[in-house]
Amino acid sequence: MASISLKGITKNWGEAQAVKGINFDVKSGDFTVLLGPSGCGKSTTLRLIAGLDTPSGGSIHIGERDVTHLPPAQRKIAMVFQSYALFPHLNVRDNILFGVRVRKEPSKDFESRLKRVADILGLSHLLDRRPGQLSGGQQQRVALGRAIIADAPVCLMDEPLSNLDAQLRQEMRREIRALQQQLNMTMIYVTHDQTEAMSMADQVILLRDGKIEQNAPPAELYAQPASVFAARFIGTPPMNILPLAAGDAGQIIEGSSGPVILPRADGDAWQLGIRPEHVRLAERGIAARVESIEYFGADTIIGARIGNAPLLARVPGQLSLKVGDQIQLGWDEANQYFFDRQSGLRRHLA
Ligand SMILES: Nc1ncnc2c1ncn2[C@@H]1O[C@H](COP(=O)(O)OP(=O)(O)OP(=O)(O)O)[C@@H](O)[C@H]1O
Repeated sequence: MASISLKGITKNWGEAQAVKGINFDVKSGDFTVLLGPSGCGKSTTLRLIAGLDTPSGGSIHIGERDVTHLPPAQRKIAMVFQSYALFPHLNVRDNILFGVRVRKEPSKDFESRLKRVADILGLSHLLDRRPGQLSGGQQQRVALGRAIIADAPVCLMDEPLSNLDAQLRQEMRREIRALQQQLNMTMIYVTHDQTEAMSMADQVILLRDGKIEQNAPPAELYAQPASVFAARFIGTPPMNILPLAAGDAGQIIEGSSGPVILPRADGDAWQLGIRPEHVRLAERGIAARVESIEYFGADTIIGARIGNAPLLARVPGQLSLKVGDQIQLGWDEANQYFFDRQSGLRRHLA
């Protein structure tokens, strides 16, 4: 198995800089997700690690080896793309074996390796079919099979599930995570889907405009977001960000462990963040007007407005509320976050 280390990596495309000097380490056997919005540099970073593109600056190590200038074939990496990149004219068996054959690996144990991989992925009965005769999920498994038969210590995946429907995506998430753990692969996985990142990763690297916004395990990213950007990228619906006017200071709202007093705002320099799942209906809280109600079975999302500020609350069960109702909202002090209005960075207020 192998660790991965990126130091000061940049990538320029002409005038534009897609990756702006990023540093991170991936521990051997860990599942790391590169997460971020479209165009933030996720795929470019992955392609640099794979050797499909060359960095403009910085270095990449896999294990002890400096691979910055090595061609892809010498990096001992398996890669799975969004498109699966299967050959339509080859059957499943030949698609899976393609890479090991091209690399001219000794052929004596091909059959036993193929059998093992097909068993793991539930493809044994499909080996003679062509990709066109398979479902999306089965094609995805063939692409995975091709990656894991290589026995490469590092596996890179770029949005491998985006062509699948929601239910299959959930199933495949669990399968990929289980496989990665079973085979103890070092995995770097690109996605823009925060639920994928949260449910699969040991480490999430959140990218924004070619830079790392935050690098943390999922639970820390959720509980300790470094900025408004990180806070709103994780969680469904995203964290509410409320502007606080100086006059809000000292306002008392109800928390389960006693009243919450909003701290003094220095001018309008900061904002209050509160996650929808932490907002409750209260007896004595902040007055709000109901603007929308969405019922999801297990919970209901109330769209409300406090003064001019919109706020979403996710509360359990079904409610007998209607649009236009006046309600009171509260939350616990421990669940409040404060952010600098200018920089968007988290501030810890005494
Ligand atoms: N071959 C290229 N030539 C020029 N610019 C490129 C090239 N590849 C990527 N870029 C630019 O680099 C930036 C980062 O692109 P990248 O594909 O890494 O983003 P991403 O985060 O993977 O986005 P997405 O989720 O949409 O795939 C974008 O502005 C993109 O337009």
